[in-house]
Parts: sequence; C-alpha cells; structure tokens
Amino acid sequence: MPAAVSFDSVTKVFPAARGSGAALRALDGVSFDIKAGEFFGLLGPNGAGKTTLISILAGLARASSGSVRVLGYDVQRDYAQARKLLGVVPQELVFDPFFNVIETLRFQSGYFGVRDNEAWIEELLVGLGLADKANANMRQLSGGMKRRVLVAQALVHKPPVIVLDEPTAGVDVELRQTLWQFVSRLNREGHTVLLTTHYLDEAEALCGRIAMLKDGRVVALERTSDLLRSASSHVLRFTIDGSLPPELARRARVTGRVVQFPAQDALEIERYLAAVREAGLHAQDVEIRKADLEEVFLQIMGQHRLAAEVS
Ligand SMILES: Nc1ncnc2c1ncn2[C@@H]1O[C@H](COP(=O)(O)OP(=O)(O)OP(=O)(O)O)[C@@H](O)[C@H]1O
Repeated sequence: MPAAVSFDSVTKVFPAARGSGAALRALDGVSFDIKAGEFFGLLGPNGAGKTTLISILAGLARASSGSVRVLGYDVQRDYAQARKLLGVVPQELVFDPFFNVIETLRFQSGYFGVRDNEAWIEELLVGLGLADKANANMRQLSGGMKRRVLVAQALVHKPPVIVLDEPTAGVDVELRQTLWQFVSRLNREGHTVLLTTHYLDEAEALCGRIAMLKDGRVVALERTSDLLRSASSHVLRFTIDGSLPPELARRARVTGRVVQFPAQDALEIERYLAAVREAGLHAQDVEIRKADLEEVFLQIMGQHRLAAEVS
C-alpha cells in the first residue's frame, strides 16, 4: 500500500522580485510520508511554508526540486489521477457567485466525472449543516456558510485524501464542531486527513501525528502523544501586576498580566515563585497544569517572548 501522501526532498525557491532582494527558499528539502488512514497535522508559524507545500501537493504550484505523490501518483506527471484522489479545502473563499449551493456541488461532481451523486450531496449538506441553504445563492451566504460549501465542494467526489488548509480560521464554534464531527467520521471510515491550523488545541485533539515546519524545514515529526511527553511536563501559570525582570521574562510566556513558565518538577515551580517574590511581585491565581501542544510548539520554535511588558 503506497503512502497516502509522500513528500520527497521538496524545495521551493521564489525568485527575487524585480529590482529587490534575494530569492526566497520557502521550502528546503521537505521529506515525510503520511500513511493511509492517518489524521495528520502540519503546523508552523506564519511564513513557515505550509500553504506552499499544500499548493504543490494540490498541483497549484510547482516544486523547484523534489517530488510529491498521492497514493503513488506523482502530482506533476500523473496530475489528473492525483487530483482526483485529493479533496482540498483552500484557505481563500473563491466561488462562482451565480450558482446556488446545490448547483455548485453538482457542477463540481461533473468536473470530477462523478454521476448519480445526489445521495452523497444530500449527506454533505446535512453533515455540514447546509440542508436549509441548498437553494440559496452563493452571494447571499455568510462567510461561515460559504466556508461550509467550500468543504462540501472539496469532498463531493469522496476523495480518499482530504486536505484542510486552516479550515477554521475565523469561523464560529458551531461550525468548528460540525466540521470536526464530519471530518472525524470520514477519517474513521478510512479517509486520510492532512490539516494545517494555528489552533493547536484542535491539532492536539484531532491529529495522531504532527509535522512542524519552520523556515521551510521540518523541525519535528512525531506522534502527538510523544510530542506532548517530550515537553516540559508542567506549566506554572499566574497573574501579576508589574513587569518581570528580564532574566525571568526570557523564560516565560507572557500574555498581558498572565505569566506562564514551563517547569519539569515541583522544585522548579518553587524556584520560579520565589524569584517572582524576590523581584517584589505578587503572583495571584496560581495554577499548575499539564503542558499542552502550544507549549511544545513554542519550545520547538524557540519563540518564548524575550520581553515582558506587563500592562
Ligand atoms: N508567490 C510567492 N512569491 C514569493 N514569495 C512567496 C510566494 N508565496 C509565498 N511566498 C513566501 O514563502 C514563504 C512561505 O509562505 P507560506 O504561505 O507557504 O507560509 P505559511 O506557513 O502557509 O504561512 P501562514 O501560516 O501565514 O499561512 C513566506 O515567506 C512567503 O512570503
């Protein structure tokens, strides 16, 4: 059984814009496989190369070197077969404004040469909470509803490999839940899912394995449970009125008045609290919790904030 998706030394260099700067290496030798049936997360900060990698997978952009295969089909050489095996939900909302919802889905079925698709289209409409919008014109739909149609459109040909590029950016809680229920069901039924998201709680809950990209390179590739184990085991969280001294701030994650320190054990927790007291600050609402994926992500990306200006 070939991998659902196979990235082999994928590099992408964007040439320098005319009259300015150097070429940009958006992807640099990216290699990994996603096995059939996995729910796989691709994470990374803005500009890490996630969308570029997905565009190459979807055949929308060409790799400068390296290759990508979908269930054994090369996305360049065997474009039509590879494309049929993929359902890609893009980040941007693009539609033909003159169709209504059901026409959009029928048209997309025709594009993939799928006949007698009414039962599946009905299932998509119900599963994605679009049943009462079937005859609404695309122009009349809210952003969230349009996004649901975009998901339905990507799944209309029942693709074995589903690619979701930040599908929940800016959407409400209800749609997130509807979407994850539906996509999880498809995953249980054997569809492979590749998800990019900035919502690390979603990635932690859904993805069995995660790759992290930074500056176009894979910097972590592990089972989610192993990633969580590899981090500092706990997080000390409290609020303060004032600024942490720089040597403490360097190790903390600071959001407004909330300070969080990764900590291995009780001794380390005690030391942080003592240091805060010695700095003349008063820690309130002190909590100790297990480290989550956000902690792991920040540790791996080395993005702990350097400065802590507490308002
Ligand atoms: N068409 C392009 N021409 C030049 N540079 C580009 C182009 N597309 C992307 N880039 C650059 O490539 C790098 C990777 O961008 P990409 O959109 O893949 O990142 P990303 O991980 O998806 O980020 P985000 O989380 O913000 O969506 C960035 O530095 C971006 O500016």
